[in-house]
Amino acid sequence: MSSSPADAILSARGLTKEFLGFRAVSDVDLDVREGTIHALIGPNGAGKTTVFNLLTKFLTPSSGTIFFRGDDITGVKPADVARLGLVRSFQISAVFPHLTVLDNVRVALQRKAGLDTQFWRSNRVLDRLDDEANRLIDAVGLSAFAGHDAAELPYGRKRALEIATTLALDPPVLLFDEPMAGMGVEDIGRISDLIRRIAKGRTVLMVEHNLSVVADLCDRVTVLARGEILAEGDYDTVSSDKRVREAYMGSEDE
Ligand SMILES: Nc1ncnc2c1ncn2[C@@H]1O[C@H](COP(=O)(O)OP(=O)(O)OP(=O)(O)O)[C@@H](O)[C@H]1O
Repeated sequence: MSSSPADAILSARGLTKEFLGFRAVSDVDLDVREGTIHALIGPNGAGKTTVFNLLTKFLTPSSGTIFFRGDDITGVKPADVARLGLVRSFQISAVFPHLTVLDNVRVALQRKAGLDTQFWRSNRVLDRLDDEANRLIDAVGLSAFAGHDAAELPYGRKRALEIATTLALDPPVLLFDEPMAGMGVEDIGRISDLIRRIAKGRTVLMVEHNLSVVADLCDRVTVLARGEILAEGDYDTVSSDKRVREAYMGSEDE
């Protein structure tokens, strides 16, 4: 078993997941280095989402070990993993549609501060939350929408709100499952810029189908095919790898 590099913040060794005897993920060794934007790519059915769900503890591995900052977190529950600082950006359903953008971010900040369980809150504490909420809303480019209900936002702006509510937790490691899914070109550009900005001082792992986004954003790319790692390196290295090209072409033919 290979040891992790010293700057690996999230690692997996021998990660395997079987569904009723079908090996969706097979013996994956992965190191996400601190401060990088790392992509998991691969053709349909390659096992990307399964690896993502294993790393964020939404699925239990059949075998293998997951390390966060060198500690074995394989048996840790998702909520506790999030508390450690490994936070998955939730799907749009996690945003409250009938609350305003400001209130959505405020709720996320209250959760982080543990204030949602307190009956009494001083105005001073709430004011401080408002300042922080407005700062986050500004950071994701939603200042003009602060008073709008989340339900009224166009799709790309909803994803920006979702990122703001994730950032409210101030996580050192952010995980995105297909952040660009369903977006038009303009939104893709905006969300790419946003991810690049928020990745400063953090580590980002994303599953992404859009290869030009991966080429543009990611420092390191792991290519999965049939549940196994096929190639790893920077985008230019993996995209010129013959086996990677074949894997993608094979899936297009299907
Ligand atoms: N809960 C499950 N039960 C049975 N099989 C599953 C389950 N989840 C995933 N699989 C299978 O595991 C394989 C990998 O699926 P996964 O969703 O991880 O791939 P992916 O690379 O994310 O694919 P896509 O790009 O299409 O989203 C697929 O063959 C899928 O059908």
